[in-house]
Amino acid sequence: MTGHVLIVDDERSMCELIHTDLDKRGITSAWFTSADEALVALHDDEFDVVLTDLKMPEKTGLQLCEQVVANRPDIPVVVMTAFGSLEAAVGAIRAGAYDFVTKPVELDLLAVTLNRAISHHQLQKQVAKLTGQLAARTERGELLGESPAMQQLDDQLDRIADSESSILITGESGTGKELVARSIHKRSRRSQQPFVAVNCAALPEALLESELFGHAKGAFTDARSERKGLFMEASGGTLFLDEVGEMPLPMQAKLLRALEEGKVRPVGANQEVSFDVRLLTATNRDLESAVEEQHFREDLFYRINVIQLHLPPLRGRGTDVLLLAQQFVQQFAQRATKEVIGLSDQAAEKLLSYGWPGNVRELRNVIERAVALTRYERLAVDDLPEKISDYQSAQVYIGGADPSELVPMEEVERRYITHVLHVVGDNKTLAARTLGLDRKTLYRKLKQYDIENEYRT
Ligand SMILES: Nc1ncnc2c1ncn2[C@@H]1O[C@H](COP(=O)(O)OP(=O)(O)OP(=O)(O)O)[C@@H](O)[C@H]1O
Repeated sequence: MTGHVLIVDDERSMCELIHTDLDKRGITSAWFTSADEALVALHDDEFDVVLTDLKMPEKTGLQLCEQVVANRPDIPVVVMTAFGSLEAAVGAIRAGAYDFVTKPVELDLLAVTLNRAISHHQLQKQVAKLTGQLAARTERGELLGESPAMQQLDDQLDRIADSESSILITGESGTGKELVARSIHKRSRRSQQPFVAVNCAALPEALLESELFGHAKGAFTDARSERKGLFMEASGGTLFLDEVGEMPLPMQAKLLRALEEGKVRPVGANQEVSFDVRLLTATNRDLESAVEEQHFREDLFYRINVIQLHLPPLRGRGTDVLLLAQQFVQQFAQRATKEVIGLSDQAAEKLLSYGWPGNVRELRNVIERAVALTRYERLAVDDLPEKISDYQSAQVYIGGADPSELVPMEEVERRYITHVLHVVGDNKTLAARTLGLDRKTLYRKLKQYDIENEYRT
């Protein structure tokens, strides 16, 4: 662990000894022979831990410890006491010291103690940062994320919230498409009116039509009374059609007609009724390919795709994984009235290296389970499912140190494209975007390297 230590001892040789030893262990330090000099340095520089002797001629280590605890409670203080003076050590701990070591100093033991203090401080810093970010979150609706991709999305949401254009939200399953739709509604002029969401994949075709457009009394056997459809229920507000890519073709035609005319005809009714809704749609399918394969109407695609918002997969959002995990820990700990405050460093590392095919939804489920299982204050690696605790991050193998294994550029490209396709679940649009290629170029390369056949077998 790297860290920066402030050493204080009136004996110069002691300072030098510790400084040199820490240096060998990859820990940087600055040393001073008086408490006052150390306090100035603490003000000017960023340290992870203060290591101080207790017995010093002017200001004592105990006084220094008290001052650090009062002014910089986030920085742990480790005190050095003479062997046998346990009372002094207890006094320092009472004054808020993090730990103590006895003199003569055992260097290995000192390094272990300092490393513990350093990781304590770094974790405290991270928690403080996350807590600050969580507070900022409420101002922006529920969408959490500090990564550049999410910040950019957030800006886009502000800009488009008030336009009346249809928006197609794309992204893998569990990336937060519904949350984005709700956020657009909340930020729009329609926010005081209803937000109505429907999952197009969850209903059979016949039901979907009456669900969306309503039905007249007696329109079919079960229709004992008239029913308003979701287009009418969302009147004045926003209608969100999730998994629009799963909508059967005949229903797509009816939807297109309704959107173009601004009117719906309830099933079994003679009259059309006008509606006023803003339409948001979402899909985790590659709709452009669906259009090419004639599973999705091209005209409807252009009608709903006036603005497209893409949600990046969780694995592309860097440390947002930890930010979200921290939020979910707090949420589930509170619900279960358990004293769980965060993640251990090792668990955090595992979460960062895992690929999250189920995205934020998967992370949420993993944390819910871990909070229920854990016996610790911070979630441990053991609390995570095996597929995550045993996960080795995927790599594209391009040869090792043996010259005969090295491959030509074209082969590297072929392997990398295959890898990207695999990671994004064969979604060509997403693969092209990830690779920084246009779709045509990607298709040309797939043909050139015969990847299509290989990948599909
Ligand atoms: N940025 C985020 N901040 C906080 N919570 C999030 C975020 N993104 C997603 N979630 C949470 O993750 C879960 C999945 O999100 P959501 O249902 O919006 O995903 P989706 O992309 O619509 O999924 P699907 O494609 O399966 O419909 C929800 O519980 C949601 O609250």
